[in-house]
Formats: sequence, structure tokens, C-alpha cells
Amino acid sequence: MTVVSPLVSVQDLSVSFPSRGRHPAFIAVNGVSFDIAQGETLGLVGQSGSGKTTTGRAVLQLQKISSGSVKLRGRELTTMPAGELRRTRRHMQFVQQNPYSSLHPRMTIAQTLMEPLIVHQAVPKARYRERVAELLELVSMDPAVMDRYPHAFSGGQRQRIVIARALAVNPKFVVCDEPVSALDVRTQAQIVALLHSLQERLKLSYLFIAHDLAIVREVCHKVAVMYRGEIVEKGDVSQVYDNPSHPYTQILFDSAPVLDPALQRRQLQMTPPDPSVLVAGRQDEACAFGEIHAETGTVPWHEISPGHGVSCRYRPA
Ligand SMILES: Nc1ncnc2c1ncn2[C@@H]1O[C@H](COP(=O)(O)OP(=O)(O)OP(=O)(O)O)[C@@H](O)[C@H]1O
Repeated sequence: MTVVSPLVSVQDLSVSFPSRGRHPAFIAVNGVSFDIAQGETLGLVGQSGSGKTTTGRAVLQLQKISSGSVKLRGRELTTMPAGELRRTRRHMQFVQQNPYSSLHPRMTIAQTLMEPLIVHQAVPKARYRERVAELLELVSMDPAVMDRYPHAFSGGQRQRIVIARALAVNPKFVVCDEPVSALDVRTQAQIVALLHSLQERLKLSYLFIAHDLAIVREVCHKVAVMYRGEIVEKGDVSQVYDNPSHPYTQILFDSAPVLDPALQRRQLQMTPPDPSVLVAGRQDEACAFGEIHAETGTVPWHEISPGHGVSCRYRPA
């Protein structure tokens, strides 16, 4: 039998911040372990300060670790020489929470998207603008906007540009740190749907850090629950959500806003502000990632994939 090794493997990862003044050293991440297979999304949930972002940064080697192992395709990153690590960075990228602060206001979109191409010498110089156009198309934006500055774009469009920048050098692994929490609900659904379709097309693996438990259920295959720097529970999303075994997970889920069950059972009837809006919603046990039909205002059944989550991100008719 062939054993397929995970794309990302994290073992016993710990991060402490050194003591400062009268503050003692602080262990922010303590003995965290998880694997992420190719094409898989692991959700990382937990209350504020539980160590999610520090874990994500440590996995990407953007944060110094105290101990533990992080492997990408079986290669140890924590002891990798600096030059090799720099080259390996193209395979793992970061999408951060705030699309308003993660784009340089004085750089055009083309300059922003060219930056990783230059750093990693990913394509010949003559192909830079062509590649920028491809990237904008990849995130469903018009390449004609490439010479504009970030202020010309909405939060959702900026997050598309941030995602395009992360994908510029064809990574296989992306850490998404609260990628939709700064956006309004309708835009959140569009970005979630975009991340989902990019994953399918490019076979990406995500570490998806989020507060919103409904979104995690929608987009993740597996979930790990963090509490005070430790993973207290992990497993398939349905298993952890339906039968949380750790008391902290139960409290976390109990304190999440509960959707009206009657609303959950409704047909996916939409009143979209525009017919091309992408939605993610639930009908019985199914979750939709699709375009709303312009005339009927519903998501066609063939675009509804079973087995996902619980979120209702649409406006009922
Ligand atoms: N550079 C730092 N120096 C000292 N302590 C830090 C540093 N960065 C983070 N921490 C602390 O480590 C803990 C974990 O922070 P982290 O940002 O990883 O949590 P989080 O779960 O991502 O929280 P949030 O959901 O609010 O982003 C917090 O107590 C935080 O104050």
C-alpha cells in the first residue's frame, strides 16, 4: 500500500515570546501538531489570543519557534539554510485579514502583483504584465484595472488582489488568516466561494484561521480547536461540530450565534442585488457554491455539493 505523505506536517510546535521588563516569557503556542494533505483545508478556531495567528506565522517560518518540526512535502523547514528557505517560500503564502492595510497605497495593482514575480524570478521580465493579467483573471477581475491604485477598489476587490498576489508564484499551501472577517457578509460569501474554487482548480491546501465557526464549517475539511496555545481537539469538521468532545469546544460552539433552523431548511430562494453574486448556503445537508440563476433567483441543484456546512449566507426571498 502506498502511503501518501501530507503536504504540510507540523509536530510539537511551540513558540514563546521572551520576557520583557517585568513580564515573564510567554508560551503562545504549546506542542501543536497537525497535518494538511494536498487539496485539503484545515480550519483553526479558538478565541482571541489562543495562538492561531502565531501558529500560522510559525508554520510559514515568519515567526521564530522554540521547538518542534514543520515539514513541507517532507522537507524540514525549521533547520533549512536561509537561502534554501527563501526559495522554498514561493510554495507557501500568506493571506492576511485586512485588505485595507495589506496593499501598499502608492503601488499600482500591476506593481503589487509583479513584486513576487521579481523576488522569485518566477517568469521572464517580458512576461510580467501578461502574468499580472492572468492573475487578475484568476480572481475574476478585469485585467484593465492593473494600473490603478488600491484606493480605487472595494474591500472585496482588494482581498481578491491580495489573493492574486499570494498565488502569483504558484504556491501549493496558503495560510489564510481571517481572510473575510473585515468584509461585509455578502462580500464574505463571494471571497469564500473564490477561495473554494481556486482550491479545486489549483489543488491548493489551506490553513484557514477564523473566528466565524459557520464559515469554517462551510470551507474546511478538518478543524483544530485552539485554547491557550494548545490544540484541544481536532478532526473532520462534521465529527467535531456534531460531537465536540472537549468541554472548551462545546463552550465555543455554544457561544456561537445560532441560525434559525427554519431559515436553514428553506429553499435556497434568493433576492440577489445582482444576478452574478456567489453564495454559500445550506439546504438540508447540502452547501451551495454557485451562481444564482438570474430568473429564478435560486442556485441550480447541480451546483450544490453535499456534505458541507451550516451557514446561511443569502437573503431569503
Ligand atoms: N510579538 C509578540 N510578543 C509578545 N506576545 C505576543 C506577540 N504576538 C502575539 N503575542 C501574544 O500571543 C498570544 C497569541 O496571540 P495570537 O495573535 O497568535 O492569537 P490569536 O488566536 O490569533 O488571536 P486573534 O484571534 O485575536 O488574532 C496572545 O496572548 C498575544 O498577546
